[in-house]
Amino acid sequence: MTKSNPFEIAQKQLDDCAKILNLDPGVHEFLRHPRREFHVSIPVRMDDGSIKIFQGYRVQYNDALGPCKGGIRYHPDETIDTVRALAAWMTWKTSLLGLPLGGGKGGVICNPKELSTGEQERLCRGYVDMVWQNIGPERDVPAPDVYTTPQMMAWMMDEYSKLTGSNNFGCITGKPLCVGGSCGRSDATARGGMYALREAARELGIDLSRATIAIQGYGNAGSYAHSLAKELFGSKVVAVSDSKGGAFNPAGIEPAEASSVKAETCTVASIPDAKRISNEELLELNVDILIVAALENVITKENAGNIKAKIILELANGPTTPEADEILFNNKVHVIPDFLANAGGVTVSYFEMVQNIMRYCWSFEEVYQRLDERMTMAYQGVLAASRQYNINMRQAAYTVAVARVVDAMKTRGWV
Ligand SMILES: NC(=O)C1=CN([C@@H]2O[C@H](COP(=O)(O)OP(=O)(O)OC[C@H]3O[C@@H](n4cnc5c(N)ncnc54)[C@H](OP(=O)(O)O)[C@@H]3O)[C@@H](O)[C@H]2O)C=CC1
Ligand SMILES: O=C(O)CCC(=O)C(=O)O
Repeated sequence: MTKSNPFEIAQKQLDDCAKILNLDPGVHEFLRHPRREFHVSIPVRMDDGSIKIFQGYRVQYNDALGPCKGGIRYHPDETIDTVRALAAWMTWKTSLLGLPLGGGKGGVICNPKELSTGEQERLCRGYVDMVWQNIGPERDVPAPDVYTTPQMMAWMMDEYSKLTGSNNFGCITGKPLCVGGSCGRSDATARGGMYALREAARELGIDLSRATIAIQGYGNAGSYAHSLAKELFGSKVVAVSDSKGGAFNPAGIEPAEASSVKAETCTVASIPDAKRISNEELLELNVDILIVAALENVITKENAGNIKAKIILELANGPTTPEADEILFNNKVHVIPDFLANAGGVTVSYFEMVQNIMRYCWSFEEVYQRLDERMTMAYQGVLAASRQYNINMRQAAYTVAVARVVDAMKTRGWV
């Protein structure tokens, strides 16, 4: 089976939306492509003295609503088309949440698990050396994504600050708290997802305190989703997974146990007293809620019909193909689509930018409250659009987000 191209999927989703909104063909064509992209070669001195060249990208998809915003992914399978898709989804995400920001994304083809700390630092600084003239608080503000960390954001911010000769904390978000990070950014993606899940469960009449959950992916998004589902709702997480496989225990898996096993063995698949399962099996478990928090293209036409969950919370970007979306909609599975479900991360990143620029330091409570307001408003807006047009939640999210970007482009006189 050939893997679907994420950018073709993003374009197909936009094409469907263009029909619903009856978009002008020229405007539609403009939105099908990034406005700008940078391809860079980054030389890094390795610990053995050799020089290795890494290929990196930054895509600035659309900045009609404000400076571009979006993470940087480090992954061995990174491609320019994945970065383009992620940048397009960032554009719809910031718009949907009502943030005064556009959409961008970056990526470097590498496996950070195979790099020493020193090599990681030199790669982060090298990436910024290549793109610094094209990023910054007024242009494009990167953040963490898959396999990039707050420490990496700190090195990037420091490199940018050195190059610009100023302490430029607002040039990057997702930083550690001691160098201009925001309270609540580390668990923001999962927390925002929990607020959306709460709204969906209320609407469908599902009692989250009695619900069972399976979570694919156990990094930033997935591991915090585990602990927050327990803390906020008392839900029972029965299965978790990462790149090495999964673990299933119908009696429930405790977040502390999963985290400590992962820290010790580098995988949650080895949780004692749990049955080892594959990532594919996890998706089809008989649970109330499925949280996908790893990579793209995991719910496809091959497995969508076997999904038993009533709600799918897409913390990952692009986990569901368009064919699978149709099957899920027909089977009445309620999908909370990626650029709504996982928008908590960029929302708190926006709060971080605001705090950096204004020299504010908000408390956890202030951040949580503002995040809850934005997520609830966005969720209810998407739900209303899905009812108005009788379309699925992803199509509804597209109509709201794209209409705002088009409005800004027209008002600015671009189209
Ligand atoms: N971090 C953020 O703020 C945001 C993240 N997202 C999206 O959430 C998703 C996860 O990102 P994040 O948690 O930050 O990334 P992390 O790097 O923290 O974690 C990624 C997780 O996915 C797992 N994984 C990787 N490949 C596979 C695979 N083939 N099958 C199953 N699991 C796999 C990894 O496994 P292992 O631990 O074994 O490496 C890891 O547990 C991505 O789609 C990202 O774009 C969206 C919005 C914001
Ligand atoms: O925090 C951010 O700016 C962006 C996070 C991100 O990359 C995403 O939402 O996919």
